[in-house]
Amino acid sequence: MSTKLSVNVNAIAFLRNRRNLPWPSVEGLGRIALQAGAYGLTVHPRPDERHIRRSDVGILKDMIRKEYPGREFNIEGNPDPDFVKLVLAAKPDQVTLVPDDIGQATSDHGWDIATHKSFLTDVIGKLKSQSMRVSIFIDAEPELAFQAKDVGADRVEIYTGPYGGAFEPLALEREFRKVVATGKAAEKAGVGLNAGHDLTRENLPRLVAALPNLREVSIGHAITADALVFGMAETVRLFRMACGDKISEAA
Ligand SMILES: CC(=O)[C@@H](O)[C@H](O)COP(=O)(O)O
Ligand SMILES: NCC(=O)COP(=O)(O)O
Repeated sequence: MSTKLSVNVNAIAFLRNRRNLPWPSVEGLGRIALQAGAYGLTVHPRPDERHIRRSDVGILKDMIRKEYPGREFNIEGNPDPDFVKLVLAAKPDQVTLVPDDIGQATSDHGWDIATHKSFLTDVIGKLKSQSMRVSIFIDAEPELAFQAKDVGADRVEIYTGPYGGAFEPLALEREFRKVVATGKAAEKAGVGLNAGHDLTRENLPRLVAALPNLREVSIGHAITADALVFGMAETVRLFRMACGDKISEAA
């Protein structure tokens, strides 16, 4: 079973928002990604709407449900009251809770689960009771996988930024080992495993090979960059291959 690819369309929304015009179309490029066999789409709406707008969420959800039933919609974000309201209305397949501050440039750390234990337990319970799968964003630290299980998370998403941003061989090896140890801990803890942030066609295959339990990766920045070179459809196919997908069956 290959690792599933969820295409994060934040960066496309970011380009669109440079002008008060509707292109590049987040819905249109999301559709091309799904046509090319992406398993799902991810959005990470931020309170300032600098890329994904609240209005994008419903449009993408409707497009996936009508045109690609069975594919997955994943919404990521910090579960403040506005975010919780948004996801309760949108009912995505998966919600990924990320502990970002308001105005944070991009996600750069996972949850301190021990400190936020009762908050996380409550919000995870609320979202699960509405039939959404809940994943929580964690740093590459094995103990956190067990803590995630304790607060009721269905999955963890390992924050792979330090792995994706390590270019010096020793640092790369150290970060790779941390991600792999945490992924193995997730299996022991009985939580599903996702990963994301700064994953590329170069750094992904090694991770997929080391972690047979890696269910899903969400990737946006590198896919958008590669799409400028190869086009969205071809890029999705290249990333599916990096996920271990043999691309034998129809999209
Ligand atoms: C949780 C995570 O790693 C991604 O959602 C990433 O934070 C994308 O957010 P931006 O597109 O705002 O950088
Ligand atoms: N959860 C990670 C994500 O959705 C995309 O991160 P990136 O590929 O834009 O770094």
